[in-house]
Formats: sequence, C-alpha cells, structure tokens
Amino acid sequence: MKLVSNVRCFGGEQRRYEHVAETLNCSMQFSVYLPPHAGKHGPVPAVLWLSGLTCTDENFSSKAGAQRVAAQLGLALIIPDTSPRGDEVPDEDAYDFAKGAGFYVNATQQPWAKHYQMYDYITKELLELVSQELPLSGQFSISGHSMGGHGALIMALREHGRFASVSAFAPIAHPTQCPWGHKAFSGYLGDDREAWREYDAVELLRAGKPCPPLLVDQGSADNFLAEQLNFSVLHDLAEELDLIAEVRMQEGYDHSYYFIASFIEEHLKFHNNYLSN
Ligand SMILES: N[C@@H](CCC(=O)N[C@@H](CSC=O)C(=O)NCC(=O)O)C(=O)O
Repeated sequence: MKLVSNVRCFGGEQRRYEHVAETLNCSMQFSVYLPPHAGKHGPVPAVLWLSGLTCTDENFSSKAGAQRVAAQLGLALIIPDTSPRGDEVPDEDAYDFAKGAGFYVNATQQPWAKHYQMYDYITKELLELVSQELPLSGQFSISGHSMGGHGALIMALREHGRFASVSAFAPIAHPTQCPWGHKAFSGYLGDDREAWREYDAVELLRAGKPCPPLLVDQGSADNFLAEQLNFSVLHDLAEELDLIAEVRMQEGYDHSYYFIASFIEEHLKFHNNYLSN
C-alpha cells in the first residue's frame, strides 16, 4: 500500500493510503489515524469506522473530531471508503446506490458483482492488509453511521469473535424493511429475499447470532428516522434478547456529523473498555 498523505494530529498521524484492492478489482483509498507513539511502545488496538451514503474515507476523519480521544486512549482508527471507485466501476446517477453506496454487501447481480464486494473487501482484505502493514495489535472494534452503522452491525454479528465490541450512530437497522435497503439489496443481491436476510442486523439477531457488547445512538430529530432506520425494532429486540447493549434515543439530534461529533467520545471510550492496550 502506498502512503498518499500524512499529517500530524493530536500528537499522532492522520494518514491516507492507496492500494490495489483485489477483492474489488480497482484501486482504493482509505484513511488511518495512528495515536502518538503507535509502534514505538508496542502495537495498538483499532476501531474500524464505516461511513454512510455519499461518503468517502474523508468525511469521518475531517468532521467527527475523533482523533483527540483516539490519541488519549491510544486507539488507531481505520476508515475505509464506502464503495469501489474508478472509471471502470459501474455507477448510477443516485446518492443511495452504486458509488458511495456499496452497502457493505457482496453483490451477486450484474453489472455490480465484479466490483461491489464491500463485505469481503473490509472483513478480509483490508483488515488483513492493515494488520500486516501497521503497528496494530490485532484487536478490533467496529462502529459506523447510517449505512455504515448497518455495516458495523452485520459484520459484528457475522464475524463472531472478530470484533471486541460494536457501536452505531443512526444505523439502518433493518434494511430488508426500508426503502434504502430495498433499493440496494434488490440491485446488488437480486430478488432472493433469503439472501437479503444475511445482511440484515435484525434478522441476524433473530436468527440467534451472538452479539458483542453494543452501543447505539439515534437522534430524535433525524429526518430519516421514521422511514429508513427502524430504530425501535432494534431497541426492542436488544431488550428482548437481553443483549449487553445500550440503545439510546438522543433528544433533538439529527442525522449529521454534528450528531456523530457529539457522541464519538463516548463511543470510543465504550470500545476502549473492551480493547486491552
Ligand atoms: N441529503 C444527502 C443524503 C445523504 C446523507 O445524508 N448521507 C449521510 C449518511 S446517510 C446514510 O448512510 C452522510 O454521512 N453524509 C456525508 C456528510 O458528510 O454529512 C445527500 O443527498 O447527499
């Protein structure tokens, strides 16, 4: 992987890398924050952050304000892009499908399947790459926002033991039951609803997948709350299944990065409880 940029931030380093992603058949960029002294005093644990619709790897690193707390806690942040990129990658003129909207699934339908393999890219190729190339301890937690909250939840549920804890901001909790999910899953996965369930956090929980400790925040003033997010289904299921979980409604917050910036410190401290330094 090639270092594209590196700037000092809270005593650590905010880096951007480029690499050829074999899983996606294209070149990809991703961002990394390394806390002060990472590597010099031993390897550090990491939080993998998955962003939402329309994002690249740079939205979180420039808007969430996560680096100050990550530096204090000694946590690395691994921040991938949200879809395959490049002229050879098929696209659509939509904010909620194709580029910027990979939905963290492995597409089975044409013309998407050749490139849109975001689930395997992140859980296999990217985690392996950063584990080999960066001073990381191999301990990961996972978090994300909206489409990325959905990605964080399904990866934590499907990759049992891989992530010490999981958190999400306004996740698309039940994508088989909302317009964003219907559009993405019918496009990437086709009409087979059984295939859709493998990428739906609520369905995975109902099927008995074990869940690591969970923290979810949802803003009550979020424009997407009623139609897209199914917060109450996830909230009630976490109680019913007696998960180690806090699923919280935050009064007056919307869907934006102002909301993420307001609670990212709590999320990183939550993950740090489960990641031994
Ligand atoms: N009105 C926006 C809709 C897209 C949007 O709100 N994207 C969110 C994630 S939504 C779910 O995955 C986001 O994080 N945007 C980037 C940001 O920096 O705020 C549009 O049409 O673009």
